[in-house]
Amino acid sequence: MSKVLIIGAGGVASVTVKKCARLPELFDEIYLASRTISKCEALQKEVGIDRVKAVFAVDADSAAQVTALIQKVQPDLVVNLALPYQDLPIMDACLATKTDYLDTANYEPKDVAKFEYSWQWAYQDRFKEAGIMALLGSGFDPGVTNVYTAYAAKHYFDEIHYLDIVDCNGGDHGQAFATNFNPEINIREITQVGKYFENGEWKETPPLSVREDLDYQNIGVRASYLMFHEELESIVKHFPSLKRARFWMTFGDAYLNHLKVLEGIGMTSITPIDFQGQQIVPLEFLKAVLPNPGSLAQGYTGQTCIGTYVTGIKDGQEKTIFIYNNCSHSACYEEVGAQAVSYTTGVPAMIGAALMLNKTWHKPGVWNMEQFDPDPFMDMLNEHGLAWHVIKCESPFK
Ligand SMILES: NC(=O)c1ccc[n+]([C@@H]2O[C@H](COP(=O)([O-])OP(=O)(O)OC[C@H]3O[C@@H](n4cnc5c(N)ncnc54)[C@H](O)[C@@H]3O)[C@@H](O)[C@H]2O)c1
Ligand SMILES: N[C@@H](CCCCN[C@@H](CCC(=O)O)C(=O)O)C(=O)O
Repeated sequence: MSKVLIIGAGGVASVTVKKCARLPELFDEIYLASRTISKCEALQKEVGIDRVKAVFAVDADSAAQVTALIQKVQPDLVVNLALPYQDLPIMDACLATKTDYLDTANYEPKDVAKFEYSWQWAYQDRFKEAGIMALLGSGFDPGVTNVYTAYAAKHYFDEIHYLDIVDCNGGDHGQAFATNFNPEINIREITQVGKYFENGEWKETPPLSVREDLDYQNIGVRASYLMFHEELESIVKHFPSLKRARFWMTFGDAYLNHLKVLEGIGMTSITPIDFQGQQIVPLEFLKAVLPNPGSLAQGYTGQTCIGTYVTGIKDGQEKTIFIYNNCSHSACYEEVGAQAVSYTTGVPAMIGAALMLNKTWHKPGVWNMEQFDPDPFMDMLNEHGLAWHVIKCESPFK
């Protein structure tokens, strides 16, 4: 018997709730909370009130509000699918109530576009002492890409040396410009300075200035740009044999042109400005005028390909493998009414929660995904809609 409290009711949460609701033996009571209660009510109605027991309004920026809610619901696990800004208050509330915690994105302060694990890793001793667990980054990237890396290291190599994570959305939603998950978080992420790890140090590149044209399975060749992505930080820590680790994401010319104009005119800035006597943050305003990512799902064609190239040594020989998933936007829409970016994040959140609740992945402390045995997670990916493939190949990078 287990109870889960899911915080957030956006695109990702909608997928996670629907997937959890199909596994009553693991998630027999689901509770939903978000800032806007009407979104929780709509999701509860869609899923069925027998599965989502109750909904609540909560401001998860307030640890006190989340603590009071956890005390009321008494869940075994809190799944944080709100925004990265809420990670620390929710972790504080989990500590205060001795409740397990899971999220899909690492903490970033609202007023500085910077994400790193230091803030959440700082909870390690307190979580251990309280006998509770936090699982960080149980989405696709971070999340599945960390598990792919651990799986490659466990089953294919004696030592891993080079890692390239690639994220391609080869879909078409028909809009001039839209992001596939929370626009504010997404745009903060992709406009940052690029960063990769090489020979023991982090190297920086101007934003989206390094490009490779990569051939993606069942999609074709797409321009891919080097970016910093949060899983690089934990993976290089937990696999010290890595000589280099990089992350690449595809962007079309139309997307980049829109982004350039928006940046050029200051619309992606997070510095508040005075607008008719009111302080507004341009990026928050931009979010308000862009399409809601959830609304892109209907009619979305094409698919994603996200995967991990790993090069290393096995029995004295160097080799490269690619582990990847293809996810079709229309298949996700048919199954759960979502697009593939929400789906590829929402399913791994459900899987991480399931493995914590059935104690397959459970130990007190604060952990990243690659620190657990990857096999049960990889099995569940195949069972729950994110089938993966492994191919032996040449490294596609120059
Ligand atoms: N790891 C991955 O692969 C990956 C990929 C995409 C998104 N994500 C993460 O998933 C999370 C959810 O993304 P999404 O696209 O569903 O976003 P969304 O904007 O659609 O949904 C966020 C939800 O959080 C709620 N929320 C915001 N502030 C809140 C507060 N103070 N208190 C309570 N609720 C609050 C919103 O009302 C909304 O329901 C984000 O953290 C995002 O960074 C991870
Ligand atoms: N899994 C990704 C999701 C974002 C996909 C971003 N790619 C852009 C490309 C858009 C385009 O080129 O038209 C997208 O919004 O899909 C993550 O972790 O951040």
